[in-house]
Amino acid sequence: MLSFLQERLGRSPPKPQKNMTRQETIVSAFNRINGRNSSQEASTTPSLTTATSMTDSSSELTDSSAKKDICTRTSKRSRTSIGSYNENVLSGQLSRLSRKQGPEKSNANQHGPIVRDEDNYTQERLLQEGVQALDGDWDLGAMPGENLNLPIKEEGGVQRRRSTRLDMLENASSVMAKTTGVLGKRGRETVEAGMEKLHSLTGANKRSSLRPRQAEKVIAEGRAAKRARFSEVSKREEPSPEPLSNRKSVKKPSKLWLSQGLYVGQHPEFDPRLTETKNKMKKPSTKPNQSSRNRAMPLPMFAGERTLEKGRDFKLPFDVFSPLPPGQPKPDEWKKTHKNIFIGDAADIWKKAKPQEYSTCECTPETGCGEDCHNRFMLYECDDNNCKIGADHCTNRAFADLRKRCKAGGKYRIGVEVMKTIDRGYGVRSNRTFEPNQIIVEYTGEIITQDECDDRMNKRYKDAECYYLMDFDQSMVLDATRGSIARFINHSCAPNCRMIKWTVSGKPRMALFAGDNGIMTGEELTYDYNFDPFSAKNVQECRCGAEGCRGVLGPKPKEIKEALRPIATGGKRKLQQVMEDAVETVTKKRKIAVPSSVKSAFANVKAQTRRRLSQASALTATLPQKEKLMKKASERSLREVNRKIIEEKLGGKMRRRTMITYSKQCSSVLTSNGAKGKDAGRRRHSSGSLVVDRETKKGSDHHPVKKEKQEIRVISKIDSVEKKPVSVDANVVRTVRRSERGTPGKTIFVIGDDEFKGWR
Ligand SMILES: C[S@@+](CC[C@H](N)C(=O)[O-])C[C@H]1O[C@@H](n2cnc3c(N)ncnc32)[C@H](O)[C@@H]1O
Repeated sequence: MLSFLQERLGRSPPKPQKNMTRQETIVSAFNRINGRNSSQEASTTPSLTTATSMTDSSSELTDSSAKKDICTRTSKRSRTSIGSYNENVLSGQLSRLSRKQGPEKSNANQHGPIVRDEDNYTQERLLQEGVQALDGDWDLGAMPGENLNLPIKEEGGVQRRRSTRLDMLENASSVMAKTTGVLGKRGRETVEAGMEKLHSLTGANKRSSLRPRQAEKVIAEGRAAKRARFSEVSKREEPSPEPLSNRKSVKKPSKLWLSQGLYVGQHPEFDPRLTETKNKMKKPSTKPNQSSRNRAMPLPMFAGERTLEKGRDFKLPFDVFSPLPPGQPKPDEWKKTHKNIFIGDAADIWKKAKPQEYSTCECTPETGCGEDCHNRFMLYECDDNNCKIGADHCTNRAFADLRKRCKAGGKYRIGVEVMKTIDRGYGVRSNRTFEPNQIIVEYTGEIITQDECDDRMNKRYKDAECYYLMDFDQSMVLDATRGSIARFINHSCAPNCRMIKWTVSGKPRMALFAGDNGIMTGEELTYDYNFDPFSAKNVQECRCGAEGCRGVLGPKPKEIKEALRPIATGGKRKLQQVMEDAVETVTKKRKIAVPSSVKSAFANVKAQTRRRLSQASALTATLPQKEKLMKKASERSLREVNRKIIEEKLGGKMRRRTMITYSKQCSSVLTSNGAKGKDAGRRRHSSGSLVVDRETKKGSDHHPVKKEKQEIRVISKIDSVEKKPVSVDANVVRTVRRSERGTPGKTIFVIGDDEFKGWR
């Protein structure tokens, strides 16, 4: 208790002298309160005024009748105490400062130097507090600062300190009241909330535990008066806002999907086969068994009933990304490259050999670069130089899309990974889904000349087990020994992908594209190596496991014969006649009678040819260029006709990108699969255009080696227009790849030399 008094006086509690009784200590404290504690006394009784410098020095300063002193901010408790320890104030000599200066400047919430007001408390008030404390009716929580707002009785009657905060709140409330008039509903609500807050601020919001119990009533009275005053002001200026209790509470929407599953909002009685109106008109079912209906998981919207009745295979679509778990067997490290690298003279030779071809499409943003896009047809990728419609509308920018996809990295974007197969070495699988015909991965490597290839085979790959060589373009070879992951893609007789060569920005590039059915997560990616059957012995055993597997990495010779038979017997003459007629139709515009199935093909071809010819003439091309274009157009027309005929034969639609392979049937015998030693050989596979067996080489199981050098010409789709096979002669066979609907195993379609002549 004594320490409290000392504290109120701004002094730290004196250490009671050993010989001092408790009563003497209290008396001494009261002496101080009553002004008897002069500076002289202080000097004579140092033990009672423990020198906590600030307190003492301030009291000494006040001695010289200084009304204010400037000090740095200290704790609330010590500040208030210091103020009351001014002897002049205590003795009533110092007049009160103006109301404004008083409480405002002693506000503990102010920052920085504070001008101390010395007459906050009258002697009477301090005494009153002291007595209250001594009476024992004092609460520990009663802080001196709490009583600053106590109504103070002065000589002239009851006079309350006017709180500056109240002034401020009044101002705020008047401004807000004015504002509500001009604000909208939401603004008004915000202002009302602010007003509520103001009310609460002016109300009794202090913790009662911190107040002396006896002062509670006085405080309550004072606050009630304040509130009354404030509400009066508010009433005067406020347009009486709607009470909060009257406002409609916004109900939080319940999460229906939690209880109803994916098809939330769809009525269980909804029949997807009917229109909305018919569904509405439908009478609600009166089935008694309603309660037992599966509410937790409604059946899929369009297939529920059918699935129930008939049943069908399906794949769950959730498996969108599923990489292999870690710890898989990995192939030996190999040097990687993600773009083709020309080695040695390859670049120069390729540029010289390759006439600069340009293709431009005439597509519009509405049509996009779809199936009719000239660039697409010619296997040219569109870019800003050869396509006017821009990247946003153009759909013929597969390689650009692939680059974008892989640039950010990540397993999902790359979408492929190496896996170990049971009996075919390593392979490549997808770890995500791919849309039909979507580009998957580029087949990259080093582009080398034939000579370089020979050299490598003789030296570098002398003892290699596997070769990753593919005939590429302009007699170049793509060696993926240093290359992309695509080199691990295996062959299948029923492939789910295609390896296609495109011209991108004037350069040939090879990539794997998803087949017509798309790719599901986890599928092994395969394409048809399209090995050419030079000899019955020159085959590797195929272990693709497809239903109609040819059994070898290339068509079986038996099948070739079988495939050849129908055309060679019945169709030979007819085909030639039809083709001649077609040419006549196009060039001489003579109407001829043609088989009905082919008739429509002719009509299309005719229209197309005319269009192309008019395009050619419309172009400001030189005469040779025009001639070239016209020639191209007629050749294309012939191909179309032939395609229709073959489709007829096969009883299904043929794939548009027919792979044509010309090869010289070689008399030299290639070693069979598995041969090693001097008879072992190797072979290159291609994207459906060619497999070249070159000179005798020691090889591996996978790559048998041929004894003699072959002269083989590849005619790809583009090449076929511009070049004729130079090495073809009577032994030439033309192999047409399988049709789309053709049964695997019966897909190789070979025609004789006579037919081929018609093509030249
Ligand atoms: C370009 S590599 C493919 C990757 C190869 N599996 C590896 O582990 O490096 C081609 C070789 O794989 C093997 N191969 C690919 N597809 C095959 C298949 N369907 N059946 C048997 N062997 C196959 C052949 O030995 C072929 O020479």
